[in-house]
Amino acid sequence: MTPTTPLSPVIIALDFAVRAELDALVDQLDPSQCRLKVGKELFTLYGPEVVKSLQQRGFEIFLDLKFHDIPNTTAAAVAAAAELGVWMVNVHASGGAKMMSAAKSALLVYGKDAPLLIAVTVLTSMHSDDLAAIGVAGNAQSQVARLAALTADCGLDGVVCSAQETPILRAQSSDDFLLVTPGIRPAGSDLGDQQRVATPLEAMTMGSNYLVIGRPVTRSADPLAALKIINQSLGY
Ligand SMILES: O=C(O)c1cc(=O)[nH]c(=O)n1[C@@H]1O[C@H](COP(=O)(O)O)[C@@H](O)[C@H]1O
Repeated sequence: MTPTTPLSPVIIALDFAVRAELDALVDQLDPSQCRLKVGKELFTLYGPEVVKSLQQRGFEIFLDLKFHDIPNTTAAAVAAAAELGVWMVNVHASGGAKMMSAAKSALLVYGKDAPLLIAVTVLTSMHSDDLAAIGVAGNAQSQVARLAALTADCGLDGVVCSAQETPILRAQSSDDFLLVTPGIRPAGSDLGDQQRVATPLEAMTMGSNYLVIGRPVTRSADPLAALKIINQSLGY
C-alpha cells in the first residue's frame, strides 16, 4: 500500500513488548492521524516484519534505532533501514562527523526514496547534571546547539532535541532543518523518565516540526481519544 502522509506532526512511539497490545492500538489508528515510531524494544522483539506490517497498513515509519558505531557499520545500518523503506531513521550525533557523513553518503544511492536522516543530540531524559557526570561541560542547551550545528554541517536532514531547545536551533539553522521533539507531555500527564518536556502546543509554537509521543497516548485508557485531543489542540 502507498503510505499516507498525515497532516498531523504527531509520531506515536510504539514502545510495546506484547504484539497483541500493539495490534489493539494500531487497529484503532488511521494513517491520516499520525506517523508511527518503531524503536529498540519492538524491533528487537519482532524485527523488520513489524515494520513491514505497519507499512502495509499505510503508515509512514520512523525507525528509531539510534545507530552509534564506527562509520562503516553505521553507514551499512542506515542503508539497511533504507532497504526497509522507512520514512525516517536516526543516529546519535555524538558518534561524530565522520560517522554522520558516512551515514548520509550511504543514502545517496536511494535518491528521493532515501529516508530522512536525523541525529539525536542530547536525550530528553537528561539534564545538565547528567552531562557533567559523563564529562560534557556546559548545559544541555549548549551541547544540543553544538551537536545540531555538527549535524547540519554533515548534511543530515535534522535533529532530535527537546522542544526547549527549538528556539535556539531555529535561530541557528536553515528553515528546512527538521526539529523532531520527544519529551512531549500534555498538561497534567506523568513525566515518567522525561526531563526536558513541553506540551504539544508549546512544542509546535516553539518551532518543532514533528512531535514524538509515546506513553501519554499509548498508556492512556483511551489512546484514540488522547491522540484526537492532541491533534485538535494543534488544529488537525
Ligand atoms: O529518538 C527518540 O525518539 C528519542 C530521543 C530522545 O531524546 N528522547 C526520547 O524520548 N526518544 C524516544 O521518544 C519516545 C518518548 O516516549 P514517551 O516518553 O513515552 O512519550 C521513546 O520511544 C524514546 O525512545
